[in-house]
Amino acid sequence: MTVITDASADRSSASGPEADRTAGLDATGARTPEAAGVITDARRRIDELDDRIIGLIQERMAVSAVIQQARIASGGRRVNLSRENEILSHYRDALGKSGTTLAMTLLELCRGKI
Ligand SMILES: O=C(O)C(=O)C[C@]1(C(=O)O)C=C[C@@H](O)C=C1
Repeated sequence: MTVITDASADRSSASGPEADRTAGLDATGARTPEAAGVITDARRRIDELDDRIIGLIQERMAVSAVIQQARIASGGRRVNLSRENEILSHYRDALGKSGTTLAMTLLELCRGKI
């Protein structure tokens, strides 16, 4: 494992990419090439997961729109609060308090602000 020495870290007082390189810093914030490799690989996986999550959210929005349109066309309301409470509980049970926040954001994306 390569460890960045104090002597090289001291050069980080300069600025710019060259200073970062000589200080052993890169966009990952790692202090060793090994750690930088782990972080770069893991970030690639996160980017792929985020793309899939975004795609799933877009799919959810489309399905939600079908439900809302059917309900409104039948004379009902856009929003169904008892169903929303089920969804909020589902996310809270799975992810905790922040899960509720996430579900609220998803619902807002799907049916707009209420
Ligand atoms: O399940 C419904 O009845 C929907 O309209 C879908 C949905 C949702 O996106 O999950 C959207 C609006 C409602 O207030 C409740 C839930």
